[in-house]
Amino acid sequence: MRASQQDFENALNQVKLLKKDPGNEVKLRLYALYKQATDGPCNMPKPGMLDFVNKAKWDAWNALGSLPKETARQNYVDLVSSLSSSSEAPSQGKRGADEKARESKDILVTSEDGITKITFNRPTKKNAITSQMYRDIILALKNASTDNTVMAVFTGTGDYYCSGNDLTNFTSATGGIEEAASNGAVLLRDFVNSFIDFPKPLVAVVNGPAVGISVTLLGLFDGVFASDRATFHTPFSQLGQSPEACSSYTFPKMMGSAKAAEMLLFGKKLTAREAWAQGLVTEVFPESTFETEVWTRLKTYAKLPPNVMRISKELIRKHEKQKLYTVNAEKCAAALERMPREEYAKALRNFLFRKAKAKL
Ligand SMILES: CCCCCCCCCCC/C=C/C(=O)SCCNC(=O)CCNC(=O)[C@H](O)C(C)(C)COP(=O)(O)OP(=O)(O)OC[C@H]1O[C@@H](n2cnc3c(N)ncnc32)[C@H](O)[C@@H]1OP(=O)(O)O
Repeated sequence: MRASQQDFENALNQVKLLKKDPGNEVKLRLYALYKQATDGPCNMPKPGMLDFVNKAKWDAWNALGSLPKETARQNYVDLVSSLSSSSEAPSQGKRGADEKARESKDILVTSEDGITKITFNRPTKKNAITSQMYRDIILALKNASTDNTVMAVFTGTGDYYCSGNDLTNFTSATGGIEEAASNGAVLLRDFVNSFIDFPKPLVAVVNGPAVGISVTLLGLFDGVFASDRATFHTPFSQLGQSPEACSSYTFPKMMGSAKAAEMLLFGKKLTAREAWAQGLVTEVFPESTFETEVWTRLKTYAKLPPNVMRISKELIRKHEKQKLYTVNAEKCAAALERMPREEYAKALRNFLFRKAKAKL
């Protein structure tokens, strides 16, 4: 859904009513999106190095490249809406309280040494991601992008990193399957966009097997550290689904089309070392020293200058951001079309009733 001119004007008014200062980083983003939405791509001469304020504004605007005006308008409206809802949350005062109120126990968010750690914490279900967990992660990333976090790190509790989408998300949704698919497509789009947009280093500490969306998302991470016990499995064809999280773009780019097809079309499960050989994993560690070695490394990285890392990440990503948004939007539209299909329903039934069948 595109934001109308009226939505945009409402958002411009809403910004003036924010109760809480959103901080310089967000203000710069608002400025850049506003300029892009009204004037189009940055057309101003670059300010001098010592003109710090105008240089920061110019950099933020220029980083949006050729983002279309309508997308900038939509992003501006979305950003203002997220700021308004967080500043109107019931527990005013400390943001920590606000966060806690909206988090479930299945996603743990902790912060230490400049690292925001986001943990899939549903070990009895192999950390499968429920609808609420998708929403919690969007919120955690939004908070970490504007607070004093230097880097964000994902990991899992228990023997799994994550078993992907909770396959009961759709069966437990209220309303019809078409409505659930439509809600799911919007949630999926926003979820993946929050990874595309995350402005700071994003690292996965893959402590065990990873399945489905928890694997495809890795193409949007800046570092993937895996235990040698981890495996990487994307059984989309088996599930009657198509690959999400921009993996149809990031995987062939990373590993070449033949190897990407092996994973995304044929559902080949990779070991950690195979995933490393394909460029999906940064480094593999022995299980026995995994936690100690990885966290020591990450704490060292978190001491590097945060602004430099943020700017470097922006330089790496800015030319393909628009492409990623487009691929994500296309995938979500495809997901919407596929979910109500019989192939998907059959795969779901097979999973849900597999234990009952096994007893027969
Ligand atoms: C209306 C709003 C909808 C919002 C949705 C928005 C976004 C949706 C689209 C996102 C697209 C994502 C795609 C994917 O991620 S595809 C991949 C999905 N995952 C799987 O196919 C894995 C399924 N699980 C398994 O194959 C096995 O469980 C596994 C190999 C992971 C482990 O096997 P093992 O034998 O060791 O253990 P169990 O099978 O006994 O599992 C223990 C319990 O955990 C439950 N479980 C595990 N994984 C899932 C899962 N993905 N969804 C739901 N439940 C899961 C399993 O049922 C067991 O529970 P019980 O003990 O209660 O039986």
